[in-house]
Amino acid sequence: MSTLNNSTNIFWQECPVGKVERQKLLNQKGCVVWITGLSGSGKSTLACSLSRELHSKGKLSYILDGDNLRHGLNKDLGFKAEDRAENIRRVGEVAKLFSDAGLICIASLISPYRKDRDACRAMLPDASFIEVFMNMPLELCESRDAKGLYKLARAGKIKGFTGIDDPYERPLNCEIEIEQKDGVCPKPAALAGQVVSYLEEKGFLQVE
Ligand SMILES: Nc1ncnc2c1ncn2[C@@H]1O[C@H](COP(=O)(O)OS(=O)(=O)O)[C@@H](OP(=O)(O)O)[C@H]1O
Ligand SMILES: Nc1ncnc2c1ncn2[C@@H]1O[C@H](COP(=O)(O)OP(=O)(O)O)[C@@H](O)[C@H]1O
Repeated sequence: MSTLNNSTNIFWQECPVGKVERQKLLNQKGCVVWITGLSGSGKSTLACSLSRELHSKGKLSYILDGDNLRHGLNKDLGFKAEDRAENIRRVGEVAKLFSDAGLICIASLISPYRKDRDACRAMLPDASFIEVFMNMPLELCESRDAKGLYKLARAGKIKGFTGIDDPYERPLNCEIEIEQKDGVCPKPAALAGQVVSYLEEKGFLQVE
């Protein structure tokens, strides 16, 4: 059997400048804020608001948005379970690189399967994978229907749409859970503030 396409006979190349030095330069600690939830739950909105808030505090972040990455890196992938798994695996690997670079990497993907999210968590150093669950009811997401995709899914024009005829597995042990309060979704800036407070509390926004 040919091994032409396998990565064999490879060696790890050490680099002269390490993560600790990069973190010192940036005065922050690399981590991954992984935002998961249904389409329309507000993942991208939170990612943007968080990135803006961090920027205003002089902290370097970068957003990996599922929809955007599917225009390039992941354009060969669809929405069947194996494709979603590969999508999450690749984004997990890229997020790990950004985190190693010292950035606060904000990944915003439906990432519907628990084992795929957990595999990404396992790639990262302890406690530097912060899972944020957008726990918004399907009815709210569907009523927003910003892209008209729920309507198409209900009409059977999109098959395997998450929450309609494809599963979403809720996190069991996420670091942050975003919920409605008194039936109202808090403003994006307030949600971003909640995540920033967590990052501050855990020491990600400074280097001792
Ligand atoms: N079948 C199906 N199911 C769910 N979503 C669909 C589907 N087809 C297209 N879309 C659009 O793709 C966006 C989700 O991409 P992701 O890479 O985040 O998905 S996944 O994590 O691999 O499940 C998702 O973006 P968001 O609405 O921002 O979540 C949709 O715009
Ligand atoms: N916190 C919020 N409060 C009110 N509306 C929101 C909030 N977050 C997102 N939205 C709205 O919901 C819709 C879907 O948000 P989006 O961030 O695109 O979700 P997702 O990335 O999960 O698909 C958009 O029209 C957005 O303006």
